[in-house]
Amino acid sequence: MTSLVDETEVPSYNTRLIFYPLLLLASSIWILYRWQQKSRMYKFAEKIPGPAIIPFLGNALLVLRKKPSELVKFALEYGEKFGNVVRVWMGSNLIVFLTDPNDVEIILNSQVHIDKSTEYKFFKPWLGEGLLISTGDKWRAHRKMIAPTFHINILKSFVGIFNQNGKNVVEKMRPEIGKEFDVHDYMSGVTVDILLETAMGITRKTQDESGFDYAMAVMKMCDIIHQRQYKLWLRFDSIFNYTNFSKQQKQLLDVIHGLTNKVIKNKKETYLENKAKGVVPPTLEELTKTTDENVLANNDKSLSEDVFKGYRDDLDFNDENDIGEKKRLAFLDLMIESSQNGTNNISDHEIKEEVDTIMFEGHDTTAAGSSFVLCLLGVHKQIQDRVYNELYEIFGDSDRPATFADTLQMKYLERVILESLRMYPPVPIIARKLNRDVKISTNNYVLPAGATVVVGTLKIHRNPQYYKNPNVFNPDNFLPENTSNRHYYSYIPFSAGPRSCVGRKYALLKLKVLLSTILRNYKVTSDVTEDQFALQADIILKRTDGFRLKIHPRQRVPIPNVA
Ligand code: HEM
Repeated sequence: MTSLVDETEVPSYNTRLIFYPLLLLASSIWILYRWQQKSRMYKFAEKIPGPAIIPFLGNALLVLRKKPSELVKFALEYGEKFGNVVRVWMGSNLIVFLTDPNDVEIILNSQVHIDKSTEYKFFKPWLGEGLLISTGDKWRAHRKMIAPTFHINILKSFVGIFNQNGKNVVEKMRPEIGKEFDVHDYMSGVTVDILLETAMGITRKTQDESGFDYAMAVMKMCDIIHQRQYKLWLRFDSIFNYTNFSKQQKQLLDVIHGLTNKVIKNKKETYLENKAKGVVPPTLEELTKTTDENVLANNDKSLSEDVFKGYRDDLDFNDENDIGEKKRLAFLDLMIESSQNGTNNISDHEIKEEVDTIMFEGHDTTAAGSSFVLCLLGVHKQIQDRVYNELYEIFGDSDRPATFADTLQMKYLERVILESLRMYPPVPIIARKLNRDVKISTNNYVLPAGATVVVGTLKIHRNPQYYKNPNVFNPDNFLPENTSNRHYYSYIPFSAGPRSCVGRKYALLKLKVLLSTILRNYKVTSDVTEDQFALQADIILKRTDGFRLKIHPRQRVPIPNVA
């Protein structure tokens, strides 16, 4: 026994003798490194204009007591005061706001600066390592896999789903006729229904109670994440984990992940059963391959193809090979198929993360986008009349559903949507964490590694250098003659470059079908003027006063005297 004690004590003494000095050395190196890194940051940041800082807190006090509705105004005012590059310190974190399209292009068009900022961590329990927050090789591989599932042929096959759900929401809104109500509730509901069907293949018919619970859970989870963005104390996990929000989040995620897992399991089983019977769905390659008859003619392209062509991303590349409509498959079916046939190496868990990501990204953005368009048309009667006359020219007084070809004729409606996304971009800022120094075009400032860069989309979209009367809602801002010479990075509602929104074409197509269906059935009016819209900035731009609107049954006749 004694000898045993003696034997263990000698190495333990030796271990401590080596371990503690090593720990001390490592900690000192770490502290020195952090100090060096910070002082490097201070050195570069010093040159960039920004509000005066106080020790330790930096500029944190400036935003501490601001309500979310005050933050938009505040950010715009500071932009006016300090210019296109503004430096702010939140404690020891350096944040640089950029609003010059030339600087923004350097960041967004880069293959290097693709890391999301730490704010995105709130999504992690829900979206895991999905496309929105993953980075590096994982993001690259998954982006390559997922972008083709948004090919225009796949999107065309969704037009029927967009129509049916458009009709459903028209019926759902009927009891609101003549009353003031919040249209966002309806846009949010219909968006989740459409996503359930296009992302997971869950239709109203096949949807049981769990589909409804899922939709509610998605909406409530978005709310919790919003709360964490603007209630500063909820940003700390150590506080958040002890709140009711955290308990609620766990329950909601059980519902969300429970359904996604269940659907993936069922779909995979069905896929394997069918395969055993020799029934195999068309592959993504088959659905998106070129044939001579169905290459997209130039005049078959929508207006926004030109608006976004300057930051050609993988979405454009994919679509140049187009075929006609084939069998409809949800994004999930396509992912299962490509993982099973060996085209892509993606696990069930990763498929779940990507489906959850599409459900999140596709939901709040389009719900806010469509609500803004309806409210703006409620305010601008002349513009709504012109939209309706265009729809009347396409559909007459018929009630037939819209086709993909019809959507290409909705040129004025498309300009209205693009203009609404300009003035009220649903994603008002984009944030990146720099892992390398980068020199920008304004004054050759160097933004140091470790800093967070925030691209101020809302401010860029209201720059008088690029838009005459930038605070006036004017769809003609998107006439070809006005877009042709404009800086591409002065219009970035879907971001741009390699990490641009993979759902851009899906969103625009869906918005056109959904909004045209609503506007063919209802005239919309707003008692609230545009200057009374109380904007709230968090991850998604919304109105704190609610998207208040009135609807009235539409007489299906052309409107006279419309300019
Ligand atoms: C009006 C509607 C939409 C707007 C304004 C919008 C805007 C954006 C923006 C600005 C980003 C970049 C975010 C960032 O870098 O932080 C983004 C990314 C993304 N969006 Fe959208 N989006 C919309 C609709 C959709 C839809 C309908 C889907 C899917 C069905 C979708 C899926 C995604 C995904 C997966 C990403 C991450 C892409 C990546 O990092 O590679 N979005 N979106």
